Amino acid sequence: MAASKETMQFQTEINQLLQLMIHSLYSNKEIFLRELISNASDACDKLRFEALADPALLTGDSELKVEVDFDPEAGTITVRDNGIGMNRDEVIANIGTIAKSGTREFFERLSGDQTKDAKLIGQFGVGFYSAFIVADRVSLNTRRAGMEAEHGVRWESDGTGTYTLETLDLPARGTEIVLHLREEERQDLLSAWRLRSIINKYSDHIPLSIRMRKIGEGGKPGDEWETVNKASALWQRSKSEISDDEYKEFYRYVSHDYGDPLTWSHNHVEGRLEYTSLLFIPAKAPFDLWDHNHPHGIKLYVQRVFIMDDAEQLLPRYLRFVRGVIDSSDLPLNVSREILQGNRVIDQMRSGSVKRILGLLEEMAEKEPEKYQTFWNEFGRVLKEGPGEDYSNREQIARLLRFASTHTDTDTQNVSLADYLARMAEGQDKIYYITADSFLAAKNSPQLELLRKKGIEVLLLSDRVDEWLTSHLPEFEGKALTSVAKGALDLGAIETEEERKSQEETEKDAEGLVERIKNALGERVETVRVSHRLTSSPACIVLGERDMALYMQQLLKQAGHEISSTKPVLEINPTHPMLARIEGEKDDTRFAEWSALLLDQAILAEGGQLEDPAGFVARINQLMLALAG
Ligand SMILES: Nc1ncnc2c1ncn2[C@@H]1O[C@H](COP(=O)(O)OP(=O)(O)OP(=O)(O)O)[C@@H](O)[C@H]1O
Repeated sequence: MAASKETMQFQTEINQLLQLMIHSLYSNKEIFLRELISNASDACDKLRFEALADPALLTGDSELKVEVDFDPEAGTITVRDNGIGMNRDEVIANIGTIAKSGTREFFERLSGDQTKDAKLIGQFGVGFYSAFIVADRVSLNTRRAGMEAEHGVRWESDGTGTYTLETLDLPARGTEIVLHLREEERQDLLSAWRLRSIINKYSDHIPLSIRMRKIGEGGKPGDEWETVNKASALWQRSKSEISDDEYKEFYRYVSHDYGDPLTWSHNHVEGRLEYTSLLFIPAKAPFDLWDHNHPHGIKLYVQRVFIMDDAEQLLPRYLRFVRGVIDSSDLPLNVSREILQGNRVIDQMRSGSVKRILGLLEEMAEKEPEKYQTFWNEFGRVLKEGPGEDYSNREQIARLLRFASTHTDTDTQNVSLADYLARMAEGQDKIYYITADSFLAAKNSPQLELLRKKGIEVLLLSDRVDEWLTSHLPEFEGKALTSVAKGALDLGAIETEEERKSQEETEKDAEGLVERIKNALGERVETVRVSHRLTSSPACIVLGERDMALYMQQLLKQAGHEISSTKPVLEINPTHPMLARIEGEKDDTRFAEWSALLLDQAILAEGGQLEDPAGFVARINQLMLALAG
C-alpha cells in the first residue's frame, strides 16, 4: 500500500499546552516515562477487556506487556506496548486534539506564574505530550488490534505546531513511541540504571509486566528481556506491605492527578461477598468536577482483570470526587455497563464503599480538622448533594457538613451542625439559617437584624446547592432547620413575655399603616405585616415556608424552567423613620409611590429582580429631586 504522508496542524491549545508544559514541568521531567507507561498499561487493559468478547484479538501474542528500550547511539528511548493500538482516526482524535472536558476552564485559570501553572497542568493531566519535555521529536507507530499489518499509522512531530501522519505496514499490534531526546538530556537519561530507577519510582505498582533488556556481559543490555517492576496488582497486596509512597504513586496512576491524595482506605472484604477496594480522596478538585459529562467513578476489576474505567454505578454522584479501584470476585468477567445497573453485587459493594468513605471523612473531621477543612473547601459543595441523594445516610452526611455562620461572620465554611447545637441559646429549639446568592447578601440580610441583636447564631448559606440541601434536611438531632427568611419568625422561648407584649402594641399601632400599604401595593404582595425580625431596616421580603428563595426562582427562570411565581410577604418596621415619613404622606399617589419603593428595595436586598426596574429608578430620581428641591 502506498504510504501517503500528510502534514496536519495541532489544535491551537496544544501548542500553548506544550510550551507551558516544557517550561513548568522541566524540574520534574522524568514523569514523561510514568505517563507513557501509564498509557501503555491502559491500552493493554482495554485490549484484555475487548478480548473477553473477541479472543481472536490476542492471537499470536497473548502475553500483554510494556517494553522500555533505549539506544545511546541514536539518542532515543522507546516505550512499546502490545495493547489495543489506534487506527488513523483514533490517532487524530486522541493525539492531535484535546477533547477533555474542563479544557477551556483550564486555559482561563493559567496565570503565567510558572509554579502555579505547573500545579494546574498537573491537575489537568499531562499525558502523552509530556514526551516533549525531554524530546525534540516524537514518533508514534501504532496498529489497532484486529486490523491487518497494512493499517499501521505513523504520527510524528517536533512539537512546534504541526504533525505528520502516514499509513504504513506494521508487523505487530499495539503502540510504539520513540522519543528523540534533546541533546542535553541524553547523558542523563540514556542509561539502563536511570530508566530502571524511574520505573521503580513511578510504575512499580502497575499490574502489568514492564520489561527492559537484561544487562549482559560487559554491562551492556543484551537480547533477553526481564520484568523490572513488581507487576502485581497493588490493591491485592496486604496493607502492611505497602508504603505510603506506593499508595500515593498508585493514586496518581488511577486518578491522573499530579499531586498527593488527602487520604485513602484500603479494604479486603470477605464473607458473603468478596472484593477489594482501594479508595482515595483527592486533595484538589479536578477542573471538570461541575461538568455534567465529566466522567467519574472508579476502576472496576473482576479477579484482577480490568473491566472498565469510571464505573459510576459503584458510587453515588455526591461522592463523585472519589478515585480508586474495586476488584470483585463475584461478578462475571463479561460484565457490561448495563448489567451493573441494579445488580445486587454492585449495590452491596456500593453501599459498603459509601460507608467506608463517610467513615473515613468522619474520622478525618474528628482527628485532623485542618485536613478536613481542605477537603471541605474543595468538595463540600458536592457532599451537600448527599442528603437529597442518599436518604439512608442522611444523618451521617449531616454530621460532615460545614457552614459559614454569623458566629464568625467570615465566608469560611467551618461550622458544623454539632458546633451550632453546642452554642444554642437557652430556650432556642431551632437551627436558624438564611440562603442567598452570595455570602455578602446572606451576611448583610435585613432578616438577621433581630437575631444578631439577640446574639442568636444563624448559618449563612450561599452555595447554589444550599436550597436543595435544606429542602432535604428538615432537622438535625431533633432540631428543625429553619429559614429566617421564610414564614413567620418563631423565636419560641428565646422571646420574653415583655417583648411579645411590646410587639403586639407596635402591631396594633401600625394597623392603619399596614392596611394603607397593602391597598397601595395590591396584587404585588401576598400581604403586608409588621416585622419582628427587623431592627435597623425599614422593610424586608419574607417568603412562604415552602417557597424557593427569590434568587433561585430567578435562576430557574433564566434556565428556561416554568415556575409559578410566588408573591412575597412585605414586612415593615414601623419604628423606622422612613415608615414614619410614609405614614405622614397625605397624597395617595405619592403614598403609593413610597410603598412601591419600599417593596422594590426589599426585593433587591433579597437578591430578587424587579419586574419594572425603570419604574424603580424613576421613583428614586423623583425622590432625590424632591429632597434636593
Ligand atoms: N499507548 C497507547 N495505546 C493506545 N492508545 C493510546 C496510547 N497512548 C495514548 N493513547 C490514546 O490517546 C489518548 C490521549 O492520551 P493522553 O495521555 O494525552 O491523555 P489521557 O491518558 O487520556 O489522560 P491524561 O492526560 O490524564 O493522562 C488516550 O486517552 C488514548 O486513547
